[in-house]
Amino acid sequence: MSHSPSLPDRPRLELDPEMSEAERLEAIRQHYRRIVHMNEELSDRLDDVQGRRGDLKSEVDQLKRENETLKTSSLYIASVEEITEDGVVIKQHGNNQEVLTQASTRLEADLRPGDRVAINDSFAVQQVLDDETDSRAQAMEVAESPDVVYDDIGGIDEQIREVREAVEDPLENPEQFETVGVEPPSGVLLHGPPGTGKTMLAKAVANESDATFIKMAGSELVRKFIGEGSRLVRDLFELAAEREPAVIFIDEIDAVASKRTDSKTSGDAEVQRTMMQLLSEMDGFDERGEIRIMAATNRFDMLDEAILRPGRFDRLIEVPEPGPEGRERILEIHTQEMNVAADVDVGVVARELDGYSGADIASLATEAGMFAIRDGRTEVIQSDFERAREKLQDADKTEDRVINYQY
Ligand SMILES: Nc1ncnc2c1ncn2[C@@H]1O[C@H](COP(=O)(O)OP(=O)(O)OP(=O)(O)O)[C@@H](O)[C@H]1O
Repeated sequence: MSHSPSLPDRPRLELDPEMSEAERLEAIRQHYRRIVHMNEELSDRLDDVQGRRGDLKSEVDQLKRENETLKTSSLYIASVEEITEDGVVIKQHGNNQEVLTQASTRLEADLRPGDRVAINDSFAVQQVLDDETDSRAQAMEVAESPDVVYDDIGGIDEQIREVREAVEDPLENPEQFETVGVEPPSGVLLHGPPGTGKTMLAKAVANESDATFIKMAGSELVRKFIGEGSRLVRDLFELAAEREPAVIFIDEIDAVASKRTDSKTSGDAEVQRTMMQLLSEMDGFDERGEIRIMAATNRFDMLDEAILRPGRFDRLIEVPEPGPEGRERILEIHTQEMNVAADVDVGVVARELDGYSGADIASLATEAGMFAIRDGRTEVIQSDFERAREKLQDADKTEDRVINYQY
């Protein structure tokens, strides 16, 4: 905000002892006139400022009201069809109803036909939204062939075997399932603490079965606007159908599939709708051909039973924190490309890493390398790992506790 211009200097009365009586009187008169003049000037300025204050206050009130409406009411999505002298013609998504409505003067100047907007119950335009394709592109990660292979994943061989059986085999040998007369599992749910390799597992299975990997984070499905979450779910399955064979991976599925809460807020209802859409997509899944669906959560206890029924996520695979051997293997994987001194014993390092996840071990290896670089060495030595461990322990102490507690 700009500051008001500085105040004029206060006039000074300068009386010289040499002055005659008449001269003094004249000086005082002049001084009086200057003060009166200044008083008028300041009072004009005060009026101005008060006027501006009034304007700003009504703008603040207006914004507060708009903010309130945005916060309290459900919003719907529509597209701007036309901007006419009588108002804005919009078409509501979902029912394709065309409505002539108004936008606040603040928004109207920015509106263009084709824009996506949020409207309230009475169709008034509340907000201009980002381009739809942008928001979809942001919500999904698509990889034709992700670069993870099973050998990159340590300590969870049994889980790899199960995932291959449930995802890779049905993609590669569908006939085998037909001949034997069994349905492959519909969806595979990986559950376990953060950073244990769940995403890697989904990427590796997509890679090894030459399938497109399509990832969506559950949190992305929890949108502010009615219908947006369900629409993203539809898009996700449509995209998979276009790109099949494909592996859909929904990370943090608990964001849309938590146990029903008692509260009846519109936000909860919207999350429920998104979940229903997901379930209905999964129920109509057989016709979809070569698409496998996987999901991951580290809040298994929170999940709604409905998503675990047969025909939905009916294969559960727990991905636990690695044990001592797993940790050693993971450390080997992450130090493979590093210039590690011949006398470093990875087993000894791994033994000290009780409670470390795969992701923690990956950071430990990087940190150890950083210590070598800081000391101007080209080889990573045993003590670098110890220093890295101390550093990570100090930094993560509180954070770790929170994460572990959640799971
Ligand atoms: N079992 C593992 N073997 C090798 N590296 C691992 C393993 N688990 C985790 N990592 C390392 O940690 C990173 C993160 O792992 P990933 O994203 O697969 O974990 P996640 O279980 O999906 O975690 P989150 O629940 O936080 O999404 C990987 O990129 C990898 O570097």
